[in-house]
Amino acid sequence: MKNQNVLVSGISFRPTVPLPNSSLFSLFPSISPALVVLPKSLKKLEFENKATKINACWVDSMRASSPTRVRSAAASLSETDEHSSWITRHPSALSMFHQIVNASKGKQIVMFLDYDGTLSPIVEDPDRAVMTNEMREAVRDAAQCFPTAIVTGRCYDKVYSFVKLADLYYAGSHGMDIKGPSKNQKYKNSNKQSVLCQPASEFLPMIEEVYKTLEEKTKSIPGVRVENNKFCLSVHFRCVDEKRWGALAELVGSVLNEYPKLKLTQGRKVLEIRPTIKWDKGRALEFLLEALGYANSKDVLPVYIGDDRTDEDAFKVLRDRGQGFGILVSKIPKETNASYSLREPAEVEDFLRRLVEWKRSSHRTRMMA
Ligand SMILES: O=P(O)(O)OC[C@H]1O[C@H](O[C@H]2O[C@H](CO)[C@@H](O)[C@H](O)[C@H]2O)[C@H](O)[C@@H](O)[C@@H]1O
Repeated sequence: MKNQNVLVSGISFRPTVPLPNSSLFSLFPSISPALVVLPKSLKKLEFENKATKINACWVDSMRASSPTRVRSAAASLSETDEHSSWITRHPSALSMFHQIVNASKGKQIVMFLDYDGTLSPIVEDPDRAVMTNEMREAVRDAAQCFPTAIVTGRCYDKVYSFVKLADLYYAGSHGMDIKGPSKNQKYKNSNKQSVLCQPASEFLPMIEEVYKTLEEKTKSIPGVRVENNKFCLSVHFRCVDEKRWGALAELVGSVLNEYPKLKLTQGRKVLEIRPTIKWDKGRALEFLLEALGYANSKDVLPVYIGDDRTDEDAFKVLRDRGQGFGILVSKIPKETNASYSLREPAEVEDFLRRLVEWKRSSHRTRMMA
């Protein structure tokens, strides 16, 4: 691949590194190599090489909420005091709306939205976590005003089937499958978007193998659901009797012992199995900012809204860059790198609607001046 600029979804990229292997093209013969571009940050892509050890701590961690619930050191602090102290540190993004939009003056807002627990409420059956038409409308309107990306642990196909909006960017499989709007008229309004980055493509056969093994082995534990998210897997224990969580953690650990290139992380009542590459939602956010031309720009205000431990990687990137805001969706105090909070998806919808109204009215004011 030559080091020349290529145009993908209206964005100009300069490929900086050759692709790590050609398997991507054998797996996706329809993808032109010119459309698959790796970010500068991929040059540094490394393996963590961490063996997954399952022990009693995992079960404690499975009991904790995600991200971890804040427990006050001062035993005397009541839950109400604890909550108000947390809200002082992470105020509602709705009550701080004016401060947020003031901070965006002269800057391009870029929206990053997690899916489960952020755009759709948490439900027992992962296949039923649909989003309301009202939320879809709010996201569609936001995407008309600002570049908008969905960043999720779900696989691309699944999340697209829920969101159904072609003009967005999607970072599925915890950011390991990034796609953007297709320029090809034929594919407009379809899920045939352009592939922008797939840093874990070589893991596809391994993930498929582990999926089959886990499906078979977990049959003995009622309520377990193994979800294939293409570049990663989710082992759901929301419907498993708590007494069997230890056995499940052990079983998953024993399978993963055979795969040192995979690691285990945790979300909301779910064990997540992922390649050990240093890639997460934070790296996906950086990739998308770079792809949109804002890698070193001071004129951008990224806003990331998410509810889960895996979203913390993105909140931390924003905090470290000193740029933009993370907004945690949670009703209870949790340890977080986010600056602000929202209580539930309904508040996320309100926040998006207010942003759109503000953007449209400031546009009208400019036109009239
Ligand atoms: O990154 P996200 O968009 O938040 O996706 C994370 C995981 O979300 C889904 O699981 C969660 O939501 C389910 C439906 O509400 C719920 O049943 C489950 O307990 C939650 O963990 C999804 O099913 C997973 O694949 C994602 O990794």
